[in-house]
Amino acid sequence: MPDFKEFSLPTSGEKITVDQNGNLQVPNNPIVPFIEGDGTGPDIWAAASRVLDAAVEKAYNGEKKIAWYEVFAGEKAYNTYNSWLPEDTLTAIREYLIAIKGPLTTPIGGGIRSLNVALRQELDLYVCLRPVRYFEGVPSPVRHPELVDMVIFRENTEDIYAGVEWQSGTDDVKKILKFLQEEMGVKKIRFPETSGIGIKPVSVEGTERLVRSAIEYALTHKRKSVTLVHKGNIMKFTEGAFKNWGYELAEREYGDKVFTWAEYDRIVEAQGTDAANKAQADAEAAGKIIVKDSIADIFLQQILTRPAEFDVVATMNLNGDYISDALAAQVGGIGIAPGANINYVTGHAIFEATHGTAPKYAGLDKVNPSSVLLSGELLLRHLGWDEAADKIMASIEKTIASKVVTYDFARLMDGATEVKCSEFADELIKNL
Ligand SMILES: NC(=O)C1=CN([C@@H]2O[C@H](COP(=O)(O)OP(=O)(O)OC[C@H]3O[C@@H](n4cnc5c(N)ncnc54)[C@H](OP(=O)(O)O)[C@@H]3O)[C@@H](O)[C@H]2O)C=CC1
Ligand SMILES: O=C(O)CCC(=O)C(=O)O
Ligand SMILES: [Mg+2]
Repeated sequence: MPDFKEFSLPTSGEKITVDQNGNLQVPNNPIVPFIEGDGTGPDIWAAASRVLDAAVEKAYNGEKKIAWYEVFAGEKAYNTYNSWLPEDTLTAIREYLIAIKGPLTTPIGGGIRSLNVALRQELDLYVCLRPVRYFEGVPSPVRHPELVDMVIFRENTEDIYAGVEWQSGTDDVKKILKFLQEEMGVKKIRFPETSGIGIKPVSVEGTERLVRSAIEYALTHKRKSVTLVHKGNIMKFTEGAFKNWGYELAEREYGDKVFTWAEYDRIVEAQGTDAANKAQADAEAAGKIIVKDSIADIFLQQILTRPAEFDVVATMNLNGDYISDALAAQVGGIGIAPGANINYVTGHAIFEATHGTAPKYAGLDKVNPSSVLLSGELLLRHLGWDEAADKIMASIEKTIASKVVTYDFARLMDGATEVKCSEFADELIKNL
């Protein structure tokens, strides 16, 4: 039993557990904590959870059912428990393993740090998994959105996102600047008197567990390649090291299952380009995963110009943040971009949409609930409830094809019928 300070215990359902091999043991009525979220969170959660329940009911005729259990973070937590992130919320997710959340507000500049990032850090959810695929009929700014089928593995615990930073003008930043200038001989800070300073930790362990997860996923899902995206030409000991450690891990742990561009370069050096091209072609023909890399700026161009060349993508926290929203735009926008934060060792996971709280639409019953719904679909698949997940996918395809859509798609689609967030959920349930 979880030792809650303030929350009441769930009134129904059973715990999901994880066995010694890291496999989830899922009862038929698993307790799944949810955080409604700020801004548009309550609208999209109300809509998405109805569809999730209906899909499970339809797939299993009442034999399986999720026992949703509300936990709190953000404004609702602050108003009810006088805390932005009550300890009980973390206790509940630690206990029940798998949770889902709506978006939470983070003030810019001052104020509280991101609760979204805090949840990932507290539970050490080191993978941010964000699949990006196209649904036929969704309006897109590119000519061939159907060529986008990528799965982003974004490192979730390190990088400039770790929150190690000091504000301009404070005593703390002066201490850091003094240390850098006097003890480390740093002369490159252009305006030291007014600089804020941020630190970007990138470790061997952090890189390896992320890249390992990406390669495992590529092998399990029979994907063709894993691309390590970095800015290693400029930040050599963080982003460059990520690339090198990624290649080393791939060759050391998956030697017979992958072909890396590091290997390609060694063959070029020893035997020339033709031999290297042949080695890569042979590896592809043998079904090996090609582990390659791309510098982040050109990567952002190439996902637009040649998306078919990219498959699984492994990258650091900030790059992954930018890439997620850019790729989402290619397949119709952030209204249809799901995600999950996962620790594959402990089994803990929090599913959440890629987008934020979209505050201008809060309470209007307007925005697209698909991102949080598709995050729920990922959750169902994670539980092994593929039949329900498949029904959701089929229903989204059917509903979009019928051009009954929320404002974000309707404004770009000829002949669309615009419906509210809740009405879109009704339509999805009808089409299950
Ligand atoms: N994981 C999380 O909880 C995240 C939280 N945030 C936080 O959210 C807050 C707002 O961030 P902001 O930068 O405005 O980004 P948002 O993602 O919240 O919104 C930006 C724009 O994206 C579109 N959009 C967002 N959600 C949907 C949806 N469900 N359906 C259709 N369109 C959608 C809207 O576009 P349009 O205006 O064109 O209609 C909206 O104005 C900030 O506090 C930020 O820190 C941000 C990202 C992730
Ligand atoms: O936590 C936040 O406010 C933003 C996080 C974010 O943009 C993301 O994780 O994609
Ligand atoms: Mg983001």
